Amino acid sequence: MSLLRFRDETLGHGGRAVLSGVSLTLSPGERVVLLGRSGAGKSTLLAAMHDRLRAEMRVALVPQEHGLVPQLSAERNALMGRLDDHGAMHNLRTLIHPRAQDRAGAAAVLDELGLAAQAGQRVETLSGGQKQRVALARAFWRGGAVLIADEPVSALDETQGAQVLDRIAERFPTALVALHDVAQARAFATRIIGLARGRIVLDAAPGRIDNAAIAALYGG
Ligand SMILES: Nc1ncnc2c1ncn2[C@@H]1O[C@H](COP(=O)(O)OP(=O)(O)OP(=O)(O)O)[C@@H](O)[C@H]1O
Repeated sequence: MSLLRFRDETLGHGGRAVLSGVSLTLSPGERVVLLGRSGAGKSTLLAAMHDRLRAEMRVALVPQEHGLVPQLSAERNALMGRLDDHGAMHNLRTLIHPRAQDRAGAAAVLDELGLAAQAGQRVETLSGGQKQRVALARAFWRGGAVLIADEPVSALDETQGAQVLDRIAERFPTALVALHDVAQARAFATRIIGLARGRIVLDAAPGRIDNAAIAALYGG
């Protein structure tokens, strides 16, 4: 069974192609890392996969720019991960006066991400790495069959980043993640997809890709 299939597709924005000839099949249990230079099309491919998958299953998303509400606390932002499970009245109540069990759940994911002390703090007062972890907490609280995350550890130090990637692997059966750290990509991925020149130029298990092939994604 596959989760998703692209067959020779062209992906882009407003009629402008960014990636052409995209063919790939995603299976449950894969941890796919997208690598490529800035502008290679990683976000474009993640967005296309998100559009396709969300119609079929529960997907948690960590966008590159986080999409947080700066005036609200870390806790309220985390709680937003489940807003589309309910109607408008329930959501209003959740954001004004969350239920104890929701607060406890959000507190647990914030704690898991090292943000217990920041739960009540407005997101606009947090550091870049803390904001990034709030976006992850929102995705963790949401849960789902698949996580799609665009550079989810770019603002974290190496140790913290590796810990967060471990947590992602524990929490989500399948993950699609753009990263720029090749060592992190190798450690996390079951499959690496490399983008260059508007195409998928690499698609294999990390053990089958040598460093020169990865370096070539970033050269020239
Ligand atoms: N919303 C958009 N509308 C129009 N063009 C876009 C949009 N988003 C991205 N692009 C263009 O698509 C191309 C690929 O961008 P994309 O964000 O997918 O690359 P990326 O590999 O994720 O880059 P980065 O590592 O810098 O985030 C770029 O030329 C970019 O200008």
